Amino acid sequence: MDTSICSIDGMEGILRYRGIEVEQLEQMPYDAVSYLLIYGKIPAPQELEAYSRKLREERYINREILNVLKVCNYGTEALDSLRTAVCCSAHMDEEKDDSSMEANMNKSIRLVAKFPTLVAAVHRYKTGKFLIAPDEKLSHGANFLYMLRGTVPSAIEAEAIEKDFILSAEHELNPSTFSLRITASTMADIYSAVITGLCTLKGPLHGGARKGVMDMLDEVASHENAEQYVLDKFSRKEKVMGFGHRVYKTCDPRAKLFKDIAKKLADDHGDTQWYDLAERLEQVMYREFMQNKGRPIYPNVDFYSAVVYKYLEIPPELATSVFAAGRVSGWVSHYFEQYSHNRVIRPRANYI
Ligand SMILES: CC(=O)SCCNC(=O)CCNC(=O)[C@H](O)C(C)(C)COP(=O)(O)OP(=O)(O)OC[C@H]1O[C@@H](n2cnc3c(N)ncnc32)[C@H](O)[C@@H]1OP(=O)(O)O
Ligand SMILES: O=C([O-])CC(=O)C(=O)O
Repeated sequence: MDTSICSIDGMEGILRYRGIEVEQLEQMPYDAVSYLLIYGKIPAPQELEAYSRKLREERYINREILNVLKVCNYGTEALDSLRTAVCCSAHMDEEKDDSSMEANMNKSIRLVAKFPTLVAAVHRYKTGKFLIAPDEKLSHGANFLYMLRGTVPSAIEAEAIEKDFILSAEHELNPSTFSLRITASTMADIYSAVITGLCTLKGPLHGGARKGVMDMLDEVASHENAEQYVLDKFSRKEKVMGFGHRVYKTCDPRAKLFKDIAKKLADDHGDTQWYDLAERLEQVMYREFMQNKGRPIYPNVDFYSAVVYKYLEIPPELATSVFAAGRVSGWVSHYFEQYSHNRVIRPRANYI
């Protein structure tokens, strides 16, 4: 399948969105990267201002959707609640029956803008707290942390979540995006496609691994226990979450960038517990893989992002939903690419 959205060099560990390396992209605001993914070019200052304004205006959620979310939230996983809320957003969208390019573009902006608000609402309801309205003065990332935690984040925290959204935004034909493209290829609507992506992201071998890493950090608790944890996993032939990748044969470039963000947060918080533990797990995994399989294994995007979430006080059960809030820009971009050069995706099976 051809794409002009993203390219990965799995041997060299290079990731580009629209031809630009992620190391450069993470220096930009999320709004600019989201625009780049959707419209295919870096926005001019006026274009960025207009796009940012629309995103800020669209952060609010209809009261009916919040009521449904409140009711369905008890005893369900966060991602399932988010999925229900996105389904309700589809019903409530005033342009739901309009599949013109303009209406689809409006819907995609709504999806990008509202995902963080919905994720924050899921968490606030689950923890019995009152909802916090979006603050239009704050950036996409900072506003999310504000709605989630109830206080305006520090500059370092705001930068960390903004980078998280950017580094999580896009990754070519990963499982969730591929499943979204299949739905798009049947000419289904954009909400149906995004919900397909969201459902596929959930699995522990894909976006669900971020929660898996957070659970592992809690279980291992200290870098002194890391070695035994990995040895036990090896002896039971179980996978360690946040390691390995189908495409990268070297370190995932996003893992390196997330590691730097985690270090900055650890130093800022004056607490290196989670960073030290993660680094020890990385070392032991590398050594054990070399010894047992004669080849290395590296952390993937979910590993150090989970460490970043520990420092940002994002709870494990919310990790995959926060990932989705970043990924939604990539998803809608793939929807447009599929929709505009469409042929139904229908592989053949090899009958055995
Ligand atoms: C956003 C994302 O989706 S990034 C990926 C997130 N997923 C995870 O972190 C889950 C853990 N990792 C994995 O399950 C895998 O590495 C995947 C799914 C990411 C990639 O899978 P594949 O490239 O198909 O590798 P596959 O699962 O076939 O494993 C190949 C070998 O490496 C081993 N291996 C791969 N990943 C791991 C791991 N995390 N821990 C331990 N062993 C591993 C497998 O046991 C297998 O060993 P074998 O050859 O001795 O049987
Ligand atoms: O590309 C993949 O298979 C998984 C991945 O790293 C992502 O979705 O970010």
